[in-house]
This record gives sequence, C-alpha cells and structure tokens, in this order.
Amino acid sequence: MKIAEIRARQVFDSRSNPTVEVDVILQSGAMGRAIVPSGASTGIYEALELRDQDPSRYMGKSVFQAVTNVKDILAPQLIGMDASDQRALDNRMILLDGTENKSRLGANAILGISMAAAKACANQLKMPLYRYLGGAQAHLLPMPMIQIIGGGLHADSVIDLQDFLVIPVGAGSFSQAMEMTYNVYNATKKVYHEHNLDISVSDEGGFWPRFSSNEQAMQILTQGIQYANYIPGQDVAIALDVASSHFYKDQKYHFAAENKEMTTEEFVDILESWVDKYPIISMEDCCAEDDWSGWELVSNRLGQRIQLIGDDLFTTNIQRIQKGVELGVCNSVLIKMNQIGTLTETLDAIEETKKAGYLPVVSARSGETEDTTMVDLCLATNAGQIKVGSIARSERLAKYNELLRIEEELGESGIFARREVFKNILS
Ligand SMILES: C=C(OP(=O)(O)O)C(=O)O
Ligand SMILES: [Mg+2]
Repeated sequence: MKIAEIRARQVFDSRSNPTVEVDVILQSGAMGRAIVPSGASTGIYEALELRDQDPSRYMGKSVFQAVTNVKDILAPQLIGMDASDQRALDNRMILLDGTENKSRLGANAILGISMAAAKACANQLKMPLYRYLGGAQAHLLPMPMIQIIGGGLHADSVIDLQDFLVIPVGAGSFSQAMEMTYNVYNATKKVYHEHNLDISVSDEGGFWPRFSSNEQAMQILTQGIQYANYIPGQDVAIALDVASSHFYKDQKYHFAAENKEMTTEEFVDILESWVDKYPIISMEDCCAEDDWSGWELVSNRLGQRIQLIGDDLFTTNIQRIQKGVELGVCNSVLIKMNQIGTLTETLDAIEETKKAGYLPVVSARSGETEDTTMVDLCLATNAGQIKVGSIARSERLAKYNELLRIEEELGESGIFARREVFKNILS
C-alpha cells in the first residue's frame, strides 16, 4: 500500500471558515480523502491549527500555508511509504514537524494526511474504515450525546455554558436514540414557542439561547424532555459542556450573562446544585484547563454521581490524561483528533483512557464538514460514546446518518452501548 501521490487544497467548514482537505493516492490507484475539522472553543494545550494570519484574505483564516506544507514539505518525504504502517507514517510527520504542538507544519496539515492515508488503505481493501482500523472486534454502536441548545462561544456568549445536550439513556438501539432525540428536539422547539422565545440556531445547530441565565436553559431542556413524554433522567438525561476555560480569569469563574463572579468553591457549589435539581448525568470542562485543584474538588464532589469529561483539560494528549488519572480528576476523556494532530496519537489516547478505567467520548468540532472519519474512529475503538452536536445540520447528520448505515450493516453483530456504558464510573 505504498503512497504514490498526495494532494491538498483549501475547502470550507460549517462556519464557512477555510480548512484543509487532503487526498492520499496509493500505487494501486486507491484514494483516501479527508477534511480536517476546526474548533472555536479551543484549549490552550491543543496542537496548533496553522492559519495564514493575513488580514487581506479570509480575515486571516486561510490555510494556504498548511496546504503548501502538505504538498511541498510532507508529501515528498512520504511518497513511497507504506500507508498501512500508520504509526510509522505519523511518526515521520511528527519528526518532520519537530515541535511539541505541531506548530511548524500545522496539525491541520499533518492530520489531513494521517486520516486520508487510513482511508486510502480501507478503500484499497474494500473495507469500511472502522473495520480496517478496528479489525474483527469493532462492533459497539455509541450512545450519542446530542446538543439541543448551544451557548458559550458557539452563540456569541449570550449565556456562558456552551452545550445543553441530551443522552437518551433509555434507548435500546442507536436508531431509537435518534428517534428519541428527534422528539426532544422538536418538543423543545414547542417549549420555546410557548415561552415566546424566538427560534434560531447556534454554531452546531442547537437552539439559540434566548435566556438571561444559564439555569433557564436547563429548565427549558428538562421541560422539552417532559413535553416529548419522556421521564427526565430515566429515559433521557441531560449533559452539559460547561466549557469553563473561557470564563475563568484571575482565579475566578465569571458568568457574564448573569453578572456574577465566583471562587472555584462557589462555582463548584453551583454545579453541584444543578446536579441536585436537574437530570444531569454528564458534565464536561467543569473547571478550567489549568485549574487542577478545582478539578480535584469537583471530582471529589461529583465523580461518583455523574460522568466528568475533560476536554480542554486533556486535549487528547496522553501526558495530560496521565496527569489527570494520577490526580484522580474526571472519569472520562473527550477525544478530538485535531487536538493532538495524528490518528496514531488519538488511538494511543483512547487506549490510555480505557486502561485507566476512564470513558472515552469521541467528539466532533464546532466547525465540521461532510467528513465522517470520527464515526469510524468511534466504532473501531468501541469507544461507546459519541458527541457530534445537534441533529439539525448536515455536517452533523453526515455522522449520524453514517452511524445509521453502520447499524444496518452490522446487523446482529452490532451492539448498542445503552446506559450500561456508564456502569464502571457511576455508583
Ligand atoms: C466541540 C466543542 O467545541 P469546539 O470544537 O468549538 O472546541 C467542545 O468544546 O466540546
Ligand atoms: Mg468541550
């Protein structure tokens, strides 16, 4: 499966921002194509997404240099390599870049090749990508975590929290999870109408937060679950992405929407009160990416009650995951390929997560495309959970629809994660 050619170009993501697309072509003629996603609420420890910073073009956001790096720097060094030796390929790119955070060549350049190479191999073998990456053991259809209301940096910070999501814990299959989510999404729309709240959507397609407080979004969402005739917590539970790194300054948490400033202790008290009041089963980025002591506090208080996911905290980085495990913070890790920049390092991060008894949640970015590699990654590793955004935008539905196809394709051998996915972490 020797690489014959690598092409790259600038295309666009769901926020209409430029991003990198790469084609890897093997000597057999088999081709893999991948598009790299892009975050808005990025963590400071993420691998670097190279943007041209030229204000005269695409407001500084073009990725022409990353595309050039693929074509002129990486491709000549990779042509002739065996694309099926993913680790060797990724290591070669890491060495060619030579920095800690892939800032010379760009994680977007490197990841584009990394993903496209795997896809080319799967295509040559006429195999689904999840089967190529995961082998005979790939079988677990993930429990989805789906955004109904979007806030934070995905909605001009109208409210501070970023994601108000549902987990259809009562679902018996992936397709049933989709149906239940559809019902809650549309019931929530009714709740909006009833409260005379205008409908529009935020970056990932969840409803725009027409609220003056963060808690009101939880009230509306709980109502949405009830309006859809589900029992909150039992049929459909709530998950939050607090994404607090973006409102943590000078050792304080700031709710701009509520004009409120809190110490870590006060903030954790509020998070705990929400878990008492609402059917919350999962919270992401409760504390900021550098507030390790805050994370220890929240983990002691809530770690036996709900899933605690580190996103900005871990950035899919094995060293940061290991530190978290040593300190006993969180019990779950959000997995985003472009936070670390190669498929191999992502697979290593998932393995490390599982080894520690933590739960991996494979996640999209707020800037997405038709690329569905993350779905294959989730299936290949039997990760058990997936977070894609809402069910109301095509770049998200590309992933959900692919999962529906895989559910059909696997038939009897496909097992849906169900609520049991949480059994090792919740008492
Ligand atoms: C998907 C997320 O947002 P972004 O891609 O903007 O980091 C997230 O924070 O989990
Ligand atoms: Mg997050």
